[in-house]
Amino acid sequence: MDFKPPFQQTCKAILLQNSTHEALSSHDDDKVSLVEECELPLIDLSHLNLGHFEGDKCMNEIAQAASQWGFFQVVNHGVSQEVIKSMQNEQKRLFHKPFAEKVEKNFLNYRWGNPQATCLRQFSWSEAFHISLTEIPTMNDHHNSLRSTIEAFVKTVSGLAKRLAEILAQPLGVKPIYFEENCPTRTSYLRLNRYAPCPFPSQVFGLISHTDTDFLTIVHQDQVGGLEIFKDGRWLAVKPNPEALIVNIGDFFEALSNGAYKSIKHRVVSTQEVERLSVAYFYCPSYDAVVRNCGNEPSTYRQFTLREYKLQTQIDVQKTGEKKQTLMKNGKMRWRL
Ligand SMILES: C=C1C[C@]23C[C@@]1(O)CC[C@H]2[C@@]12CC[C@H](O)[C@@](C)(C(=O)O1)[C@H]2[C@@H]3C(=O)O
Ligand SMILES: O=C(O)CCC(=O)C(=O)O
Ligand SMILES: [Fe+2]
Repeated sequence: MDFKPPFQQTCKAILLQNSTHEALSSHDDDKVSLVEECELPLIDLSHLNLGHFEGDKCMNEIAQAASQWGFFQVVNHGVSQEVIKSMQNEQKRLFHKPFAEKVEKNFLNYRWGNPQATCLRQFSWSEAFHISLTEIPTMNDHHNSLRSTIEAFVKTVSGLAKRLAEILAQPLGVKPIYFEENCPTRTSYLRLNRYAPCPFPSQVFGLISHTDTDFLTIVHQDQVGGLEIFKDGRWLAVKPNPEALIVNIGDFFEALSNGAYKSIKHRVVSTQEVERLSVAYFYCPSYDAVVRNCGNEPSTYRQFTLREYKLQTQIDVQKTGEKKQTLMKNGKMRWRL
């Protein structure tokens, strides 16, 4: 039984529907072109434990990277290579289940492509399990090894997310207890991504350009590469480092910091030859926690809750095929004032 989603048939159907529009499209995010490679700022987290001087220096580096890049990579993060390897094995096992089974059981919130895509630039040649952490304890005994791998990964990564969020919040004057109060572990998400080899990688993305709906995201990407970030008006390819975890600022930290930290657009390009695996941990508040800037300067962001934000995002994706980080530009609920 085939495990592959019908990516190719879906792309053909989309192309047949609107060939003229596609040919004329000149949007910035449409173009898959050769881009320069960059190394993300590298932060050695072991320095946090080397006493005041080294610790403060390390915290400053983290805040600097969040302001200037919105992305950085960390080593000595506490997730062992063994846990990463077993996560990759579990991902392969899960994704290689028959497609019909993945869809019908809607096991662990399975998603593929983008049902709302009306043109190729809105289509993502990838599949994912978008797992709410509330689901983990309810997983049945069939999935014992998957469950224990997820638990091991989440245990370390959730502590890391909280620690990084607290470090980033310190210079903003956010009260130290904010994340303890508003982000219990169960409100975060784990997304297991698989990017299948794509026969026409120059025409369709693995994951279309987006920003993340959370405070921050912690990603492990394998050695294949393909993640690109939009920095200073151009796309840059992130050099893979399988030893490191990638951290990026999400929309909520941008709002909380009144724009000091940047939630920047990123995307994944497809490859023709091999599959690519990644795992992303989305550090989210509970649904009704209020996200607002807490500093003294006048805020350029409106306060909102995750519930409002998700609702608006869903409406945007349904209407336009894409997440508009821009509830802000012209929507009713602009979060950037
Ligand atoms: C089609 C889409 C689903 C998505 C929003 C998007 O327009 C493009 C990226 C997707 C993504 C990836 C990161 C997060 O998992 C997510 C919640 C987000 O903010 O952007 C998802 C969106 C989703 O799955 O709804
Ligand atoms: O696969 C990656 O490297 C990034 C995935 C991503 O951006 C996401 O899941 O939000
Ligand atoms: Fe993302």
